[in-house]
Order: sequence, then structure tokens, then C-alpha cells
Amino acid sequence: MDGSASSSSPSGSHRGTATSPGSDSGKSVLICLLRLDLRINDNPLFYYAHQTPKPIVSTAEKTVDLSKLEDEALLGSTADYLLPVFVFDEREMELSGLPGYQRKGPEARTKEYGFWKTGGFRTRFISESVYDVRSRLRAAGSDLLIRFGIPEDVIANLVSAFQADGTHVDGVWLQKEMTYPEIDVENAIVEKLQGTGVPVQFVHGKTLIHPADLPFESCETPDVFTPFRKKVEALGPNMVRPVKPSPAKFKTFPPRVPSTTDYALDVSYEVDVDGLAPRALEPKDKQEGQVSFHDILRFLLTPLNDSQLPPTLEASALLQQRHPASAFPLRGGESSALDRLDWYFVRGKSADSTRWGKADPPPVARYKQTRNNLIGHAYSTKMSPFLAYGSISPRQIWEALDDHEKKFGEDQNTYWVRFELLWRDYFFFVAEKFGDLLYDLGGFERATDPRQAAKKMEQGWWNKWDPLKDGAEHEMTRLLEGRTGIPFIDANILELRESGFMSNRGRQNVASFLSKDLGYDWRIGAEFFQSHLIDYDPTSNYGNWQYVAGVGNDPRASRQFNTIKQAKDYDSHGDYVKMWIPALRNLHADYVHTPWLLTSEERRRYGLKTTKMDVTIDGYPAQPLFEHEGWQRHYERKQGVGSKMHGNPQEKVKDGKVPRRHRPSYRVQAATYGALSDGGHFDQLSASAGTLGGHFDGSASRNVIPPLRGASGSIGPSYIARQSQGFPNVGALSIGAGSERSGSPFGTSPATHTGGMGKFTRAPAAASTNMPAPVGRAPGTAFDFGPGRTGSAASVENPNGRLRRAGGNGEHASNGYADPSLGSGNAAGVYGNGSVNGVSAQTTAPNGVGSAQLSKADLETSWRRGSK
Ligand SMILES: Cc1cc2nc3c(=O)[nH]c(=O)nc-3n(C[C@H](O)[C@H](O)[C@H](O)COP(=O)(O)OP(=O)(O)OC[C@H]3O[C@@H](n4cnc5c(N)ncnc54)[C@H](O)[C@@H]3O)c2cc1C
Repeated sequence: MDGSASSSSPSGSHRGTATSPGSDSGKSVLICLLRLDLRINDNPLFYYAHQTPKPIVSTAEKTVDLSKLEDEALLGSTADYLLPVFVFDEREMELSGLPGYQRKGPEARTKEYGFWKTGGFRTRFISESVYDVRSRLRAAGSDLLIRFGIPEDVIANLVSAFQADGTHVDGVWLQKEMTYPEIDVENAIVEKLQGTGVPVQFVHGKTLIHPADLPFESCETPDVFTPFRKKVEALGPNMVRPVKPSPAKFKTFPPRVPSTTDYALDVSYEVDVDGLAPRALEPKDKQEGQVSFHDILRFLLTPLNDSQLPPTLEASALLQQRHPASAFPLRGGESSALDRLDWYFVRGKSADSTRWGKADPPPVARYKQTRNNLIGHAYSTKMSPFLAYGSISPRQIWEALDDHEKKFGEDQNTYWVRFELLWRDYFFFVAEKFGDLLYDLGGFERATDPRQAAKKMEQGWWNKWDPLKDGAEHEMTRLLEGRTGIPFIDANILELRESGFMSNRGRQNVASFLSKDLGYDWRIGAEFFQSHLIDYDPTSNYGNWQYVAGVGNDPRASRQFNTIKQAKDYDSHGDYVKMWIPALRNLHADYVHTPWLLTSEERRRYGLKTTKMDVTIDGYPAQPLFEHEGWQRHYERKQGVGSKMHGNPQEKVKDGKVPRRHRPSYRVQAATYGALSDGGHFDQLSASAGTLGGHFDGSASRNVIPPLRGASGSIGPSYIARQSQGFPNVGALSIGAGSERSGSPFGTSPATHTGGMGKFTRAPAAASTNMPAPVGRAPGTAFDFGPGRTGSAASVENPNGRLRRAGGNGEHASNGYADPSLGSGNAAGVYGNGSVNGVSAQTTAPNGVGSAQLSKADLETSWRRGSK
């Protein structure tokens, strides 16, 4: 294996032999470098490559204002050949597993915390996307040259090889990106081609709104979303340009590609282009010596297994399949993207469509109600991974919405998808405005509110974590391994780690928990997401992390999610948590989000194990890593009560352009526990505090997507079973108004509480020895910290005066976590009448039937953390 390119065709493998060019002398070639635009439809590169260059015509009557023209409007090419190229960039994806590959630089790890930049799931997704677009190009009469290395080097080498061969290089074209390091690649290409006479041309296909159409300069992009949205919506029909058709037949691929020194290794088999075929990517009867797609994948995944750690799940055989419970069970590529688009916007059927009064509307017709759900693939569009790699363009989705509305009319559902697409654009334009601040600890706030940002940049504001030194029981390690003991957080982390996807609701909660509850450097989470998310996109990821961490574009930066409220709002029956944490599957839904509240008697009744040192639920932590005092007021809420799983009626766009139709009322009047507390995109949402008055029977809803049954079969009781599930009345919870746990805005451990909840009296457990093993199916080692973890945990500093529990190894001991079963006067149950933090609440029968009245005090769901 010499790692040198030696093919005369784009699919030539490393075993191929060099073919001398020569006969193409006098011909010309246009090189199109694909990066995050892996599609042939609505791809400006391919569209303009097949246009004739247009002259600029300015007459006395009509002056062409060049500044108003889109950059590429006059673009065209007369080149004889078109050479689409894709380069796996070693700085973004670890390539050292390729046979004979010599890495030029360091491992492809994230800057601050050393995660693999591209984890296993995304590696597979990108690979599928690349080979799919190659198939599609081939079907259209072209091909794709695939190389591994440094894109700017590959391009420069190709240009000089073509020129040496006498082939004229008409230009190098690529899509303009808005973030570093992509911009670095662009600059490097421009620099390397200086003096060659080859023009570099950028096209725009990334955003919904063409940058040239923005009603403001990019440096004037509003710092808050709503003004941005209003300004661009004012463009009306001119806001989004039409989709550009794919050329019916592509220009000829160069019959000979000159050899260069760049690494080439390509599959010898065609990848199916329909995207959803159940058949394998390639025939089983692979011939000796030929490289298959799975070989490539295996090479790429190999280094992700750190030799010091047991094999990661990501690189295991599981990765060859989709996780049975994954909310994103789709493969990468344009074929798959188009199929999903068609399913979600055209072909798919809503579960119960008659209520719409129209025949069989596709799933988009209930997007607004389902978009915050957590289970199954249908609750949202699942377009993000395809958008991230450009397998589909936002304009194509926009067009699908237009087509849907022609048939079914406009409503909040279609508007809300458009609204989210605008959020995506917003983060692009904001990131372009602020450049590298996207990745800065101080965030965009350093530019928008430097004084505030300076405070947050002070030593100690953010807790730190050293992945190399802090031990396996450090609270950050536990969080990232899904072992916090807080089921809603853990389930989301496990979903991400086991499937490469996490819902938007989950992302918001995890981000808030990490950055606000625990107070850690938000970039730990951002880099962790970067590594694991299939749909990782720099602007959406870092922009959203900044937003939630309070250093970005949220005008109410201190907002914080109430994890238990969120869990009960959006996983009202606990199905999601049970799906990803099988250890909890037998718990009644009323307990599943707060298993630490169970008494020993209840634990015994549920058949949960009690070990000598600690109480565990089949290995699930018995006590939460952290507990916020604000959670308490939601502890006794029963399953189904206040569920927002059917949509949040308070979620409205104040001035949305789309008139709202009145819909037949078909669902139980949703209860709301108060002002919106989801922390997401609040600035444009109107919220009125509601009073919980509805009657909730906890029964299965027509809107609830049936839970998937994963390999583990761990879903827990079915909806029907749940209704009849007997449940003991375990007494009254009595937490008096004086039972605030401490003066701290941050919760202390249950053990420190001495109010009406009773004092937990068990002696502190020994540090780390009693900590539970990694959870259920969660491979505790499926984690890529980098070169091993050594040393013991440092305790978490608290120098900035923010009140919070101590963290780090041994925190569970110093917190005096206690076995409630041994204590006296602890919470006896979650049913009955009582008051929490001064909020009176009455709940009735324990079987999910309940009504409750909450006072105004309970409507405030966000709180400020302590500040200096
Ligand atoms: C901490 C955090 C990190 C995130 N990281 C990413 C990321 O790396 N890549 C990514 O694409 N999205 C990211 N998001 C945004 C959002 O969670 C995902 O876009 C969404 O969950 C994808 O699912 P979907 O395609 O079904 O979305 P839908 O609900 O169907 O929305 C349609 C499209 O709108 C866009 N969109 C929706 N919500 C957002 C949002 N909050 N910000 C920007 N665009 C949005 C996406 O392109 C999405 O595909 C992040 C959100 C948070 C809170």
C-alpha cells in the first residue's frame, strides 16, 4: 500500500496502476469540489457548470448593478469536461486506519476536549452520502473522484497535473461555507492556485435565503432571531429563490484523470442509489482483491477504537445496522434524503387523518404537535443530517412545503417547519458575522455585551473538566456516559451515543443541564455533540449551545430548563426513558423520572435490587448526580398530567405570517404548568400562564407514536397495560413551605434536606466503590476521551461564588447520599395532597387519573443561578 493515487478512473483503487494522460491535450476541464453539498439536485455548482457564461449587458436604459447580482448569476462554463471531486479531509475525519495512509497532521480531534471530531455514526453517514452521490453522478453520465487527505493539496495537485498534461483548467468551483475551518480550506485553495491562472469561483447553496438577497449586510445581521425573521419574511415571495434543476445529462467526466500523489482508495462496487433498499450496499460475492464499501467503513472506523479502551460501540458491528430504536433510522445520501422528503411531505400518512377533514395528509400536517416528541422517526422532519451534508437543500424543503400547502392549505404546521429553517439560516448568518466567536467560550456575547461576557470569562465561572485526568466517576464523565441517575438526561445521552441522534428537546435539556445546572464549560457539550451527532453542523451546534448556555443569541440568557418538568411534559408516560434505560422498564411511570424518591418498600415491590453499599436499579445509579430544588414541585405530578406530547398550545409565533386555521378539537385540553419553560427560542414565542384544570385520564392518545420495541424489548408496559396497571397508594407527600433545601439556588443532595421531606440519615457511602456500573446496554466505555483516562478526579472548584454542590470523584460520599429506606420521615410517596415549595397541589388517584391546581408561584419555571 503506497498511499499514492494511481488511477485513471475515479474509482481506481490503491492497487491500480498509473495511466498516462496525454490524449486530452487542448481540452479543458472544470473542477467542482464537493464538500457539504453532496447532491446533484439544486446544486448551483452543477447547475452553473452546464450554463453558458453570460456577458454583462449594461445599456443607457438599463444599468446592471453588479453589487445586486448574485455572485454566480453570470456564471457558466464552456469546459469540455466536468470533474466532481470529494476529499475526505484528514483534519475532520480520522483516516489513519486506511491501509498505508500517512497522516500529515495530528489526529482529527476536537480542539478543547479531544473527542474524535467525527465519531462513528457520522463517519458512516458521510461515507454513505459520498458514495451515494457518486452513484447518482454515474447514473447521470458523470462520476466522482474520491480522494483522502487535505482538500487544498488534492486540488492543487490535480490542477498542476492537468496543466502538465496540457489540459486547460477552466476553474475550480466550490460552495461557499460560512465557518472555520471550512473557510480555511477555501483560503488555502485560493492561495495555492495563485499564479496558475485558474480562477476559483464560489457559489451559494447552503442557506435558504441567498446571501445576496438579505435585506441587510451580513455584518448587520440582528443579534436576536425575531428581528432577523421579521426582516427576511418581509421579503415575501422573493425570500427564497426557486430550486435549480439538476442537469438532465452531465458533462463528460474526464476520460483520464492524471495521477497525483494523493491517497486514493475506492470501492469497486456500485452503491445502490435508491437509498432505502434493504439489500446490502454491495453484493456478498465480493471478488478477491476488490475493495468494498464496508471495507472502507471498517478502515475509517478502526482508529476510533482507542487501544487503551474497550472497543466503542460506534466501531462495532452494530454500526453496520441502525439501532432499532433510533429516531433516525435512515442512511446517508441524496437518494435517502429525497425518499424521506417524499415520505414526510407527500407520501407518508398521518396515523389518524380523518380529523383533518382531508384525505390522508402526510406527517408534516401534524408537525407542530409532534415536533417535541422523542420516540420514533416521524415526530419531526429528520432533515437535519441531510441538510448538514447537503444531500438536500433547504430550498427543496421549502418547495415541498409549498406543494403541500397547495393541496392541504397553510397552517401552523407548515409555518413551523419554515420557522425552524429560518433558525438554521439565522445561525449561519450570525456565525458569518461573528466569525471565530462561534467556538469561543465567551460566545457571541463578547461582541454583543462585552461587560457581561467579561464576567463569564473570569476564572471559575465555568467548571472545567480534564478528560485525561478526571476519573470515570467525575460528574462530567458520568454525564457523558449517561450515568447521572437522572433518567431524562441519561436517556438522551444514551440515545445519542447509541444512534448518533438526539431530539431537539433532548439537546436543549442536556445543554441546559450541563452548562447551567452543573455549570460546566459549554464547549464540552458542544464538542461531545460534534463528535456524536450525525447531523453535526458547526453553526447549528455551536450556535444552539451558546444560546442555551447563555452566551449567544438568547436575550434571556439566564433561562434554565427544569429537567423534571421537562421530563414530565415531554415523556409523560416514561416510555422514552424506559426505551433507552432498560433498567427502569418496570417502574411505574409516576416514578420513572425520579427513581431516587422510591422508598425501600417500593423498591422491593418493583423488584429492584438492593446492594450492600447502595441501592441500585439493575446498575442504574440510585441517587442523582445533582438535584435542583426547582425540580421538587414537579415530583408528584402523575403520568399524563400536563403532557405536552401532543403539542404545546402556548407555542405561537406572535406575528407569524401564516393565518392560523381553526382545527377541530380532538385532543384532551392540554394543561400547562405555566409560562413556557423550554428555554428555546423564547423571544418570538408568546406564552400565557395556564392553569391546570383539565382532567387527564392518562390513556393512550391517538397522537402518541407507538413505542418501538428495540432489540432489548425494553419498552415497559404498553399504553393499554398502563391504564389498568394497579398501583398502590403509597401515602402523602408532605413538603412544607419551609422545606426549601437550602438557600442555594442550586439544589443540594436529598441527604442534606431537613425540611418536611425528612432527613436522610444513612451514613455517607464510600467514594467511588459503590458507584454503579455503566448502565444497561450503555457501553460505559463507548467513549472516546482520547488517549486514556488516568488519575483521580479533582473536586469541582467553586471559586466564583456560584452556589452548587461539590462535584468530582467522591461527591456522592461527601454529599451524604443516603439510603432513604434507612431514613425517617423521608418522602413516603408521590401521591396525595401536599404542597411543594409553597405551591399547593392536589393529586388524586395513583393510577394516572388526576387533577391539580397550581398556584401562580408554580408558573415560574425558570430561575437564576447565583451570580457574583
Ligand atoms: C444544543 C443543541 C445542539 C444542536 N446541534 C445541531 C447540529 O449540530 N446540527 C443541526 O442540524 N441542528 C442542531 N440543533 C438543532 C436541532 O436540534 C436539530 O436541527 C433538530 O433536532 C433536527 O431534527 P429535525 O431535522 O427532525 O428537525 P425539525 O424539527 O424537523 O426541523 C426542520 C429543520 O429546521 C432546522 N432546525 C430545527 N431546529 C433548529 C435549531 N434549533 N437550530 C437550527 N436549526 C434548526 C433543521 O435544519 C431541521 O432539520 C441543535 C440544537 C441544540 C439545542
